[in-house]
Amino acid sequence: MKVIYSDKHQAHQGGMELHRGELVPCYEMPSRAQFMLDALRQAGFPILPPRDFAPEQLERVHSADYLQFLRTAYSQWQAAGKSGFMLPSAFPARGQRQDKIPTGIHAKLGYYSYDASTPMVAGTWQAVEAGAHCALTAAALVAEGEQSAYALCRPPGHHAGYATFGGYCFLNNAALAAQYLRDQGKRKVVVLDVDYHHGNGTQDIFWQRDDVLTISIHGDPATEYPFFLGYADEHGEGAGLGYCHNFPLPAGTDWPTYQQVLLKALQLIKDFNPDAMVVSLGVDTFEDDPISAFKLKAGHYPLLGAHIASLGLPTVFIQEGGYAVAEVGQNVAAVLQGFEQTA
Ligand SMILES: NCCCNCCCCCC(O)(O)C(F)(F)F
Ligand SMILES: [Zn+2]
Repeated sequence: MKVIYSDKHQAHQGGMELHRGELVPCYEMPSRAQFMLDALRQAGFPILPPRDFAPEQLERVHSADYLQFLRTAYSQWQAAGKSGFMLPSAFPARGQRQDKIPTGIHAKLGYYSYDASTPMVAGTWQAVEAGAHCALTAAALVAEGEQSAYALCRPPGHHAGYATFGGYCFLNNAALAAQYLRDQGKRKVVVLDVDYHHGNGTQDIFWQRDDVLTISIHGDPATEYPFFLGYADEHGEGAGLGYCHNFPLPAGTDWPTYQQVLLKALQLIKDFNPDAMVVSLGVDTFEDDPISAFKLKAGHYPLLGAHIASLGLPTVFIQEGGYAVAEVGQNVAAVLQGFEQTA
């Protein structure tokens, strides 16, 4: 399995996030990617740089005005006399208008986001664009016939919606990969999200579509980020009704419970009979993850990979979360090795 990686992710660093009411250094830090890269190299995976893609490729899952905002926000922040990391201060809430796009940077930051956990710095766009190209390259390899590929994306993407950023995410790498596979002729694609947090952005993007099935297994939004989406009664809308499944699970969930739910999700995928699969691979389900509350152990990640491989589908793995930095690399490598030994 080829690993697609760009060191341009390093331009995204130095911010702080509002976490449980406190401004703290970002958990989503550059060293995560370094640990993953080192572990994958040690495990013998070939590492390739991303191909280039036209800017229009990003418009396959994001609005043009949102992309224009992401590209220009930091220079507008500087033009307003600001420096350092950029965070929103106000968000449109119930009873306020979302049909008017404000012109000032502080209002635009809130208009296009939904939390204060996701700072932007001068190099964020460069890092995010490179991450998206890693995802698109992995999808291209699979579209061209490879059984699987992995994109070491940083920052992550599954919380980014059609026109929103949040949860450390700006461009939805998994959605870009799924849409790319569709554009290359895969008739039906499933996105399986095994990150600890609900893939609300991916769900948003494919909510009304029946050609991309979204399935997410995650911490219960009643108590866990992203809080306001990810319940079991969300099944899509319009043509998309029935093509979205959520499996919220309580804090403390261990492997036996997780595995049982995973098998249900895999059955839904078999029933959908897709031509390809995208996996939003977060390993923040790990027992020692500092911001999450599941109890998976290192030895369970090869099993996770083997279960995913049991579907026999061409598979694009997209890196999402995982914040136990010392173990994140081993856990990611374990999933990919478990997949390869079974595929
Ligand atoms: N008070 C709750 C603060 C929550 N902070 C944001 C958590 C973001 C999780 C990001 C992730 O792990 O889902 C991703 F895969 F996108 F990286
Ligand atoms: Zn997560």
